[in-house]
Amino acid sequence: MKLLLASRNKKKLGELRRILLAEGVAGVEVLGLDDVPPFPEAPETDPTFEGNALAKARDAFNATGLPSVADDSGIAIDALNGMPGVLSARWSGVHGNDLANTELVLGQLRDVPDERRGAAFVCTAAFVAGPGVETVVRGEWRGTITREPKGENGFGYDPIFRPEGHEVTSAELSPEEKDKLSHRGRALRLLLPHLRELAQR
Ligand SMILES: O=P(O)(O)OP(=O)(O)OP(=O)(O)OC[C@H]1O[C@@H](n2cnc3c(O)ncnc32)[C@H](O)[C@@H]1O
Ligand SMILES: [Mg+2]
Repeated sequence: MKLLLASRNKKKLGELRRILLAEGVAGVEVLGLDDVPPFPEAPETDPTFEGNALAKARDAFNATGLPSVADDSGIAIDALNGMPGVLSARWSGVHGNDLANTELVLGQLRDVPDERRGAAFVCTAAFVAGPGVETVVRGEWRGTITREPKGENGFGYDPIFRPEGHEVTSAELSPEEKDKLSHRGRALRLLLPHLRELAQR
């Protein structure tokens, strides 16, 4: 059985694949968007992570007929009233410019004291395997925003996010450590029962 991971973000796609493989979703061949013929992708305009994840997974399923998982994720910063949220990928105005996005957030939070720098990474994962066969799950990972970027692993806001209970940023964790703790790991593990069922078809 094939499973399509409907994402254009190579780093995110790497994490999605790694987590599924680590969880031993055996008997499922995991494909990315580069492994299927291109199809028009709708813009991510929903105000919620859930809405965007479901739209991406439905598009992928409708275009390919393959059971599809999509991830919509981002960082919700307390002092910014939950923003960048669904706008995380393009917070600085340029889609996917991690450096500009993190620099902008650090500037916005310059005068925010340490005790008010709380934030949460959020990941919603949607699974669509047929008309009406849909599941959406959510994983969260609390932490604080640091004052300068540190670490080379991960992507996006990882260099400025210090997970709760840790003294380093999520970009300083090993990939395996991040997967165990992360919003994405948590969300995908909630999908496992559905994916295992798929593997048995
Ligand atoms: O929509 P797709 O094609 O999957 O790729 P994308 O990068 O546009 O993904 P999103 O729309 O879900 O935006 C997610 C953004 O949130 C941030 N983000 C999500 N998960 C993250 C993580 O684990 N570590 C750091 N930043 C993360 C990062 O800036 C991502 O670009
Ligand atoms: Mg996106």
